[in-house]
Amino acid sequence: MLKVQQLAVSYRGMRGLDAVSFSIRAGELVGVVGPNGAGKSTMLKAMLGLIPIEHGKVEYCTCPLHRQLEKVAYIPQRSQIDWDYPITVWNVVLMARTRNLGWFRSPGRPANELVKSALARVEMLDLRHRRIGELSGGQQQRVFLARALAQQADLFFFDEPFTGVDKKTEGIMLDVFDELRSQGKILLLSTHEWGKSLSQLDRLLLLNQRLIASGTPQEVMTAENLQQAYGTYLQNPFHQDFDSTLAC
Ligand SMILES: Nc1ncnc2c1ncn2[C@@H]1O[C@H](COP(=O)(O)OP(=O)(O)OP(=O)(O)O)[C@@H](O)[C@H]1O
Repeated sequence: MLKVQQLAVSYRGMRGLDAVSFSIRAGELVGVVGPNGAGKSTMLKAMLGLIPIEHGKVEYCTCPLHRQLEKVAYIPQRSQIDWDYPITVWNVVLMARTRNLGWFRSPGRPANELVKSALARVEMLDLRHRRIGELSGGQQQRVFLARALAQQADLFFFDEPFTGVDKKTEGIMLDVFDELRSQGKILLLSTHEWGKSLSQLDRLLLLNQRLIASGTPQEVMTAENLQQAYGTYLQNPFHQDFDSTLAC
């Protein structure tokens, strides 16, 4: 069980996140939605100890999460990754295993096999010698998904995984999420996506600095909640889209 209690973050005295509490059980896929600047990335980073927490705690299996980061696979937002870095697809994924290698040791067969099967799972094995910057947005996202798989983590945090990806990549990601869920992993993702992926979540957190609502997507995406999070002018279009998505 992942437990977040009263999490609060401030940037130079300005509140970025206010007393957010929720928990996620093994095998749950949970999404975080909210307007631009709502604090979705801030929340993921604060949970991982990447930015200072002003108040609150984050525990996995009753121990602080930041002391067991080897159990977490984190894929940051695309804008935070240096796509010009001269590294091949294979080596990006291999980095997931270097933690276990130590200094001056080459990856052995088990590490290579893990990298190979992770790349095959996301249909990127054929492009393993390409530089990461030579790929499309969807292919790049699949490489980072492969890296997360090769890490064999217990918890997976994805910041905007569906942004800038093609339909094939979205389908592969949703299938992989399902597999991880059935393996009892914990999955937390932030998203701007209001399509198919939203209806596949077990639970949704609606955030705008504070947690406005939490529950099944149907429970959370009410006119009242959306009004609180986004303001009146966005309420109806989003709600209609979501209703038609659920009807599919
Ligand atoms: N390093 C920082 N220094 C100062 N303020 C920051 C910093 N990072 C984020 N903020 C501010 O904190 C608030 C929350 O930002 P955050 O990026 O977490 O929101 P978000 O919900 O992920 O937004 P988006 O959907 O646009 O990615 C915003 O007002 C943002 O300007």
